[in-house]
Amino acid sequence: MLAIEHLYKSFGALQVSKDISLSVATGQCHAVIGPNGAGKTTLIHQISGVLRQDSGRVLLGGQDVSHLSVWERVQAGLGRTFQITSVLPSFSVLENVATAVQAKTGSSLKFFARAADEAALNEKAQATLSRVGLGDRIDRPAADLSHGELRLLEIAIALAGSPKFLLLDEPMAGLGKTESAALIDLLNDLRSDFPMLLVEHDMDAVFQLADEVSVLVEGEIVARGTPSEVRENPQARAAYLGDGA
Ligand SMILES: Nc1ncnc2c1ncn2[C@@H]1O[C@H](COP(=O)(O)OP(=O)(O)OP(=O)(O)O)[C@@H](O)[C@H]1O
Repeated sequence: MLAIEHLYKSFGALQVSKDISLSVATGQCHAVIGPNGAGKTTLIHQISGVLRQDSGRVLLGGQDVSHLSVWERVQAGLGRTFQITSVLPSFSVLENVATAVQAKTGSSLKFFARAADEAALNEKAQATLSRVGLGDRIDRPAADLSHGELRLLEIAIALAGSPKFLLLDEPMAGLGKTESAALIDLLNDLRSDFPMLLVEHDMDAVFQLADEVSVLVEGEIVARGTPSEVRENPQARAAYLGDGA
C-alpha cells in the first residue's frame, strides 16, 4: 500500500534522508523509530508532500505520488495525523469530522458552512466517531475533550477521508498509561482496514503494534526487522534503545 524507494533529502550540506526504502503491505503496521534529529519528521513530510524529496519515489497503492501536493495525496488516499493538533477547538466533535468528510468529498462549496447539517456527512462522521470510541461525545465542543480524546478525534479526522493508508506521527505523545493502552487497542483494531506507518517514541506502543520496525539514525535505516529482531539487533540497541533496553 505504501512504498518508498531510494529517498534522498538534504538541507544544504546536511543529508537528512539517505537512500531510504521501505514498504508497507495491506493489514500491516510498520514503525519508524530513531533518536532525536534522525530524520523521522523529514521522512513523514516527504511522504505527506509537505517537503519534496531530492530524489527517489513515494508510491501509494501503486500510484507514484512523489510529485503531488499534500492535498492531492489526501485525495489519492493518504490519511495522516499530526504531531501538532489539527482540531478546530470551537467546532463540535461531530462538525470537526463532518468538515473533514466534506473536504474529502468536496460535497459543498461552503467549506466552513455547517458541514454537520448535511445528513450524509453527518452519518459518515457519526460512524467514524463511534469506531474510535467518541460516539457519546459528538455534540461537545472539541475544546472540552481530554488530551486522549483529542488524539482519538484526530484519528477520526484522518479516517473521515476513507484513506487507503494512515500516516501516524507520534500518536502516543503526551498520553498517560491508560490512554496509551486504549489508543494501542484502537490502532490494533484499525490496522486490518488501514495499513499504517507509525513514527513513535513510545517503545511499548511500537512493540505492541508493529509488524516491522525500521531504525533510522542520521538519515539512514541502520536496522530493520520484527520488534523482537530489532530489540536484539546490536546496531539498533547501540543506536537507539541503549544497552539497558
Ligand atoms: N527545514 C530545515 N532546514 C534545515 N535543517 C532541517 C530542517 N528540518 C529539519 N532539519 C534538520 O534535519 C535533521 C532531522 O530533523 P527531523 O526533524 O526530521 O528529525 P526527527 O527524527 O524528526 O527528530 P525528533 O525526534 O526530535 O522530532 C535535524 O538535524 C534537523 O535540525
